[in-house]
Amino acid sequence: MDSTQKISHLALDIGGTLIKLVYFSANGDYSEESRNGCSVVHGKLCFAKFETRKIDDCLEFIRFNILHHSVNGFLQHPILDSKSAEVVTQTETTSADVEPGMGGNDSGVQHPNGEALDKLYVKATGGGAFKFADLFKEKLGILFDKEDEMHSLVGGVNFLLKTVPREAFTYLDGQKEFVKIDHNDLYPYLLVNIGSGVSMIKVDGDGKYERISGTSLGGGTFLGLGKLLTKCKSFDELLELSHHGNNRVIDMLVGDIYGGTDYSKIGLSSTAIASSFGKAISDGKELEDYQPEDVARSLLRMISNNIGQIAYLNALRFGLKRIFFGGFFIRGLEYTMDTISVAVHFWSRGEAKAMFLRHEGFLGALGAFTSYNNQSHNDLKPHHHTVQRAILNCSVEICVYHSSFVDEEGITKACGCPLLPLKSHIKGPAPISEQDKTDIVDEAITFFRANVFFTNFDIKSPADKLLIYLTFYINVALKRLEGCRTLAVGTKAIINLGLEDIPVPGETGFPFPGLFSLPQSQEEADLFRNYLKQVREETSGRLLSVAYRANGTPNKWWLAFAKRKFINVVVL
Ligand SMILES: Nc1ncnc2c1ncn2[C@@H]1O[C@H](COP(=O)(O)OP(=O)(O)OP(=O)(O)O)[C@@H](O)[C@H]1O
Ligand SMILES: CC(C)(CO)[C@@H](O)C(=O)NCCC(=O)O
Repeated sequence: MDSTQKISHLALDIGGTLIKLVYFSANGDYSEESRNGCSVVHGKLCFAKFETRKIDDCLEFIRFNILHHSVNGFLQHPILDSKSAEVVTQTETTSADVEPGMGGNDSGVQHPNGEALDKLYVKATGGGAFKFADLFKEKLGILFDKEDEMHSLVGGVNFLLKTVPREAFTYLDGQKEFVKIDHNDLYPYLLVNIGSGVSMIKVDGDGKYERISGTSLGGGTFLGLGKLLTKCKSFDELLELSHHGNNRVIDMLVGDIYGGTDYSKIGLSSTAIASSFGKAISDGKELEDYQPEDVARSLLRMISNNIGQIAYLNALRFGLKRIFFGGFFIRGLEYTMDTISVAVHFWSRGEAKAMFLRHEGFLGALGAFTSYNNQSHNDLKPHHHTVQRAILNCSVEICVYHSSFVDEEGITKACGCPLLPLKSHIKGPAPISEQDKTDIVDEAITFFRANVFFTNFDIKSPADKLLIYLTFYINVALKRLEGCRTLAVGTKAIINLGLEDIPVPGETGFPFPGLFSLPQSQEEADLFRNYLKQVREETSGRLLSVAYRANGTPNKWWLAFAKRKFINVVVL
């Protein structure tokens, strides 16, 4: 994260399994632009998630990446003074605008009832807004301005459906089709939020809703049972397994019972599942005899089917034709969406439609975020179009910052790694980059304090591999700087690090086996080693300039990161 980046208006949704964060990050120098008498700040809406069991990581992330960058007093202003300003909507832009609302009472914070406050308030929803309120207060000095969980979910969905085009889509037979939402014909609909457990809410309008049902067989069941049955360690691993599995190995099909034929009289084909996991009764096998892939596949099918069916039954109860599915369980996974859609289609005989949302996992957090808008005495009015644009400008998985060096034209590679230009005077094979341009070292340093928090890094381009390597290297270098109380001592430690051998892929000590391809010749190995040496040295130099202040004393906002482990790689 850029040190000039300014963060404001954080909202949290703390659920049984995951904590979701939505926050506004203003660009660059936070310069305000005046339009129609209103000040406007350019920036983007950021989304992040953490496992609730690793709440300490979330606290650290907020401390270093949000509070440390918060606009002075900004977070203190969710509930504010009398001067209510407007957010200006731009029609053609790549950045989003949020009214900073600094126009009123800057010196103190006021509650709507007029009481002065000197605390940091942030919007929080989900069960954790209650469970962890004391922890946030104690560790970060943040107080929760609690929003009801169902209210936030509905607020989030209504906001998305009304303001973000191409938000809702159907998924059937491998076809994704965006649904055009008619704002005058949106209600009523059924919202099915698949989190750890599942909530089913009939929505009749803005703030008009009723939780009509739910089921405890949800995403938590999939992950919990999945971990027990397959020894998987994470949701991603379980999904990956399920991708390669075949549910028919364990599920008992109608055909298994009916000798291979359909039971057409009641509309069941021979391939329909008669009983999830039913084959395990008579197969005479132990759990170990089944492939974990097949177990994961059956489990995913079972949970998705069941939710689809209960959703349909509830839609039927109230005559609802549209069912929107949200929650982090879905994760845009085709198999899950297909199973749910087929279940809804099958049971409703094509009458009801299952729809999915692009921002499925952040409904509650977005609802809480947009509720800053609902305060009668607030100074933040993130106009729908503004937040809409902010959303369009980032992906849900913004958690990890990727390299912008996606264009590989004319770039030499070694071991599959692009040898990107560097603003460097250090000797080596890197082409020289223009001094006023960002290079990969800038990116690695800028993104380090955000990227180091994530345990998964989806590689979007070969440059991302170099970014991963440099993130790891910064982690190593910071570890060496730990305990170096002056810049001079730190510099010595870094010089010593530079004297160490630099392994290349295939050699002992290379940190990410499989990240880069093995060198095909000694020349390629030498080229890559020399490039790594150059880029590491360059990174070291620039790291020293951020890890120590101008007076040579350590910058705790950097050195505190020495303790972290990037992508679970132990740093020595
Ligand atoms: N990276 C992940 N780690 C853990 N679970 C994940 C992950 N990605 C998706 N999931 C799935 O999403 C579910 C959690 O979804 P979500 O965050 O919407 O619910 P929650 O708010 O934690 O739960 P609840 O609303 O019931 O309190 C998990 O139970 C799991 O099935
Ligand atoms: C308890 C909540 C609302 C917490 O998010 C959720 O996990 C849920 O809807 N569980 C299902 C509870 C039930 O209706 O059986």
